[in-house]
Amino acid sequence: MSAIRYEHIKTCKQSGARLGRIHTPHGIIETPIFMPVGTQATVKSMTPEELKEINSQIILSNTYHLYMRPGHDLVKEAGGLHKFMNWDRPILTDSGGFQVFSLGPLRKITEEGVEFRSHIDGSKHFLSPEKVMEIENALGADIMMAFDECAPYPASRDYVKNSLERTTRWAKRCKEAHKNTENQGLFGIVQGGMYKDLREQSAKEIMELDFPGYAVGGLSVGEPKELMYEVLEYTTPLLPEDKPRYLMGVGSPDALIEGAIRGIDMFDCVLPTRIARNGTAMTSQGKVVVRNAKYARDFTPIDPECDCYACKNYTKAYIRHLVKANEILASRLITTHNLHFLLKLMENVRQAIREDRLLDFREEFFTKYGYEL
Ligand SMILES: CCCSCc1cc(N)cc2c(=O)[nH]c(N)nc12
Ligand SMILES: [Zn+2]
Repeated sequence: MSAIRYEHIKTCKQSGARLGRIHTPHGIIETPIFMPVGTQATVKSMTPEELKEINSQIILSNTYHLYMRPGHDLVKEAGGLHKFMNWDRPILTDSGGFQVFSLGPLRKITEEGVEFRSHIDGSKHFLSPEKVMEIENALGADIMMAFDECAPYPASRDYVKNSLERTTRWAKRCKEAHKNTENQGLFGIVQGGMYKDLREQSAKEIMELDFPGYAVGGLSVGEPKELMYEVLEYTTPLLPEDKPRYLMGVGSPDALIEGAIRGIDMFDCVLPTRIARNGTAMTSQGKVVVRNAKYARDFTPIDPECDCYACKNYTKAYIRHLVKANEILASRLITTHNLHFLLKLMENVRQAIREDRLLDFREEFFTKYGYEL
């Protein structure tokens, strides 16, 4: 019996998008869903209570970072990641593949795994599929990602083909090494870069290993959005309809809507929390760079249409003051707003699917937000 079960509720008659639920040991996730990223066992500046206040149903954390600090053995000793960070809803941990490959020249890839130097103190480390499973099992997330290689963009066909075939061999080793299958579901990751036949090869090989869920990896790596949508167009339909589909690293408002239309159920991105720390907010009228001088005497909320704590209680002028004064509350208020904005957007996407009108919703949202259709 797998720890993860996908329940398909309906398909939007207008767009083909899916409405579903993912049943996990720590609760149910309504899809399509946006998942806030909490790399180091915290969604930066937010408490679990504040995350629940804005209806976060699941959060992400990162194997690479938690292995490097404080160490997976410490988190295990604390009773696992849920207990350690006081979060009793679902957690997903990424395998660290993406992070380690982002270390660039500091890493060496072999069939066995990846040798790299710590971004903290430069010490040498080695991650193999087996080691990553040991770490993710110690952390105890409801959903664990297999150890993969995310090819850079652009990358040659030969590089992408060798990389996806290694990812398949590593996925098999992950499945063999994964303990605790009753309480933790292991998702496979489809690679293949921007090559249609290689995406088909990777999807076929990864699905043959039979995972409870599948991710589309290797996107949102610098490619043009139109190319990402094109790859999604022919990759998502290859995946089983009765399993969750996760598009890794994608989180701008337009990409969430376009991804849902192409059959994606799960999204994550550091964008809302990262731009918040730089003083930028996502609003129903497009991006607002709160630190801009034009907001110095603007005594209206970040977004007049938003009912989040920040918009109900503070003005742009006050938040701009906090940003300029480098006050911690600035990050907290803009992060609250940005996460609420994306979580609310996905709630509206789910409602549009219920009403079979997601394409109409896309047109309304894009017009208002200033996106090009
Ligand atoms: C907490 C971060 C989750 S998503 C990170 C991520 C982001 C993107 N864009 C691609 C990949 C990928 O191909 N593989 C893996 N493991 N992760 C990826
Ligand atoms: Zn708000």
